[in-house]
Amino acid sequence: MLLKDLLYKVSLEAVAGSTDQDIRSITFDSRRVEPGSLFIAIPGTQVDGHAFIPKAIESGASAILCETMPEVLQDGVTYIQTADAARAMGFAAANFHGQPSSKLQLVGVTGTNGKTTTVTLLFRLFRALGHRCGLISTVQNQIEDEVIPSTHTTPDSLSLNALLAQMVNRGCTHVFMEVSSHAVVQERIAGLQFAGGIFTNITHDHLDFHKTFDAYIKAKKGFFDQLPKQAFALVNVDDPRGRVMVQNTVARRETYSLETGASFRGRLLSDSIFGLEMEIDSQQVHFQLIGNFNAYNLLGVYGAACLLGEEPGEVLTQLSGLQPPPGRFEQVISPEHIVGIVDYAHTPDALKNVLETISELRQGNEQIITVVGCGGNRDATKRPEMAKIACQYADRVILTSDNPRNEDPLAILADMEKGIPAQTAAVVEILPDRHEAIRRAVLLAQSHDVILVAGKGHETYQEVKGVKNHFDDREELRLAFSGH
Ligand SMILES: CC(=O)N[C@H]1[C@@H](OP(=O)(O)OP(=O)(O)OC[C@H]2O[C@@H](n3ccc(=O)[nH]c3=O)[C@H](O)[C@@H]2O)O[C@H](CO)[C@@H](O)[C@@H]1O[C@H](C)C(=O)N[C@@H](C)C(=O)N[C@H](CCC(=O)O)C(=O)O
Ligand SMILES: Nc1ncnc2c1ncn2[C@@H]1O[C@H](COP(=O)(O)OP(=O)(O)OP(=O)(O)O)[C@@H](O)[C@H]1O
Ligand SMILES: N[C@H](CCC[C@H](N)C(=O)O)C(=O)O
Ligand SMILES: [Mg+2]
Repeated sequence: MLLKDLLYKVSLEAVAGSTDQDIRSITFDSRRVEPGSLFIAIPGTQVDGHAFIPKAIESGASAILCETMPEVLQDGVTYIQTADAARAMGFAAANFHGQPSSKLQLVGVTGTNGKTTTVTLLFRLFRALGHRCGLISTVQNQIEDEVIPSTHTTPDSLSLNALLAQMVNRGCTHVFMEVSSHAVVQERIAGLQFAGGIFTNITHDHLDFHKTFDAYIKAKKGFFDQLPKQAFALVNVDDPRGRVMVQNTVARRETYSLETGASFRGRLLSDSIFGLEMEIDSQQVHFQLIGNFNAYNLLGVYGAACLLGEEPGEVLTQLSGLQPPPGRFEQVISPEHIVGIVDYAHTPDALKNVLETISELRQGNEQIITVVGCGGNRDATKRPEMAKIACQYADRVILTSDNPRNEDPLAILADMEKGIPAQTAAVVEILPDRHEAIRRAVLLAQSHDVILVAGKGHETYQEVKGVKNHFDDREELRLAFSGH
């Protein structure tokens, strides 16, 4: 593609050299430059991409898009200056791949919890309704039946547009994607044309990255601020920040609620280990998902499907048959009827919700045993909170490791320990090895007790110092239950 066509809608500050040359590939990583590449220099969280401009040219880059022009410009290379290289990359990526988002009904979902559940339900629902669909999520990306492993909740704009283009080529009409707060701030979604956006909720997470809760709210709101006029902005107004999210959007505002008047109003009638009973638009429906927080996810999905033009009755019929995504309240039952639950609760709010659900489902005096850890190189302020919540709801708590990354597992556990209430009735143990922690929980459990293994859900690895070692909570429970 000609460089000048690639720069359509990119706001330019200065250009040195010809924009009539053919660009064969685009990259923001100097290690991936090929002859004829456009290299985009992005100031990152670890290093500044501008430092790699010489390396990119050495590897054959014929054009450079950057925020600061190098002092010495090389002959034969075109330099383009822009105020925000990450944002410029979003538009260039969309141009390079033929604006795939404009050929799709693209729906983005943001919020602290419930994004994966919501997009996965939407993907499965729209397939059941007869549409060809794409999915972009934390657990996996998917084009119809083909599963493509995912590395991020929201991919970078180049990978994202390449994936969307593949979806268009495969005849997809609808794509459901998660929009993380990191993605908004890092402009991974710049240049995309959304048909709609959904806000689930906002609670404590990612303060390592956003620094303050206000900045985190602003990041999520940024998604709705950039929706186009013809899109819908569907928000959960039972969340105190629901209305703030859509304060400045030009998109059509729509709401959903379990408590108050809204465009989509639902009522939770009952929840049990067999699922949820809800009333939606005066219809009583049974759903397979467990946990009252899922009533919100289901209502958001219902609202979005109606806004996309689907017939409400048919939506409810199909939705009622759907299962949750992997690692979300996933049950592994032992031959002695010990109930293992693997859940991706890795935020204080999610942990509280899951433990509340388990407590409410308790029928007699079964024990609740919780195995939980917190990720390394991630928000440290949630660590004591999560330990505190575990102690409030469980009879026994085993604090352990969850992706220590480059931190000392014992230091993470020491942060968690600070949250153990002085007067807690819970018996707390600390076992840094997650394998040992799960075995210990199984050893302590008796028939009908519940073991919640929280934080990793679908993950199949434990990340230590840059290495991902195979680890799967569900597999660990199964092995421990079978005495191996
Ligand atoms: C903290 C964070 O979000 N980092 C993301 C960011 O990288 P960065 O800014 O740290 O990059 P950097 O290492 O400083 O490098 C700066 C620039 O120099 C370039 N470079 C670097 C070295 C070199 O030799 N040559 C070169 O050109 C890099 O390619 C980059 O363009 O931009 C990269 C490209 O998009 C991302 O892969 C990377 O995600 C890292 C791996 C990550 O762990 N991110 C997590 C926190 C994340 O994004 N999570 C969210 C939300 C999770 C959720 O709640 O669901 C997600 O959407 O997944
Ligand atoms: N609507 C909800 N409100 C509160 N908690 C929820 C909700 N939906 C799911 N959860 C809890 O949060 C956990 C994560 O859910 P899910 O994977 O759908 O969220 P996510 O927003 O995609 O998370 P991530 O930011 O890590 O991608 C679930 O395992 C469950 O414990
Ligand atoms: N998307 C989240 C997932 C956290 C999952 C948990 N297992 C951890 O590693 O902290 C993050 O990257 O912060
Ligand atoms: Mg997710």
